[in-house]
Amino acid sequence: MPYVGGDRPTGEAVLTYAIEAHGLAKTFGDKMAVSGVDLKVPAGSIYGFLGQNGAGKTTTLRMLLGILTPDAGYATILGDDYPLTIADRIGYLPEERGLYPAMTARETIAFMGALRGLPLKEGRARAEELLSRHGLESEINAKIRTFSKGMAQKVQLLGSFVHEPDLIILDEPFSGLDPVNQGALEAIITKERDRGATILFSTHIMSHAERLCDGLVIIAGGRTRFTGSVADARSVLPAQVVVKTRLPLDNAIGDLPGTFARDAAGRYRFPLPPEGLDATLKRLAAANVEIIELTTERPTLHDAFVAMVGDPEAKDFNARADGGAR
Ligand SMILES: Nc1ncnc2c1ncn2[C@@H]1O[C@H](COP(=O)(O)OP(=O)(O)OP(=O)(O)O)[C@@H](O)[C@H]1O
Repeated sequence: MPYVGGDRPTGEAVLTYAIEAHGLAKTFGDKMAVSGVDLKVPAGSIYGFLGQNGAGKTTTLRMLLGILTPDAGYATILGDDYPLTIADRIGYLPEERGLYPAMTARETIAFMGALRGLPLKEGRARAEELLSRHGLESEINAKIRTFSKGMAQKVQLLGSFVHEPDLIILDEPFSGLDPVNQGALEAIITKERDRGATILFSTHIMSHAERLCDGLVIIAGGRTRFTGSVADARSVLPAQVVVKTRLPLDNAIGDLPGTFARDAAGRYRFPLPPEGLDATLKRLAAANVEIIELTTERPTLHDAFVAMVGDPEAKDFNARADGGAR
């Protein structure tokens, strides 16, 4: 297990980052899939890997795992340059799900563990324990062909970390799961982190990233756009002013920057101007529009993600996040 904190045992090297990658690039024929991904995932953390469809997430994860060889750049996994030689320290849930239909749930998990160096006997015992703990006790001896898609996915997920790896890489683990099982998966991921593992998972579902992640990497068009905490990502955008007035705002705020939209409840919404809330309030008061309600809302991760991946000119959102609100 990587050393992540507490009293440092003598002779054991401190592993700061479970994953360090720089300038990863991959082209398939004339199709550029990844053009420059940088990634630093601190040991013992849960990191979300976010990007639109086709952004290059799966290709990047496969390069990190050594399944694909990068055309350029490098990656160090658990301090090692050759991930295939430390496969027993890594767990992986691929995007494409697939299990042997004739195998039982217990044998499937034990088999997956055996592929990563866990003795079969030990794997079977752990499989029983994992299946029982995660609501599949009555299915231990059931064949995969009798499982629903979500149940089979759960078995594959449990199999991906039955060997208690130091690093777990999950490609779209939430897709195909109902909300209850998505919640259960969040709990599983947190528990694995608490055990000492580092988890990197890709997703399009912002709520999971928002709740779970110690840090995020956002990619678009094959390159890294942002690395940092959820709070840093949200601070890339200014807060929104939400105001309800008795008289129409349109003319009164014509000289305020930003776009204005009125929702069904008659509330206007616009980005907080750089001069701040106090000055904005004074300006609205001076316009005599009769303020009924006024609040500010922090942007959600969803808003920040859309802004980051939808801005092809943007190069470095980290610089903006570090500099505070715009
Ligand atoms: N083997 C391949 N041959 C040709 N093109 C590929 C191959 N694998 C990926 N690509 C292309 O590379 C780009 C990135 O694909 P990738 O699967 O890495 O994206 P992704 O972010 O995982 O997408 P999604 O969220 O839809 O799974 C896409 O345009 C895809 O069509």
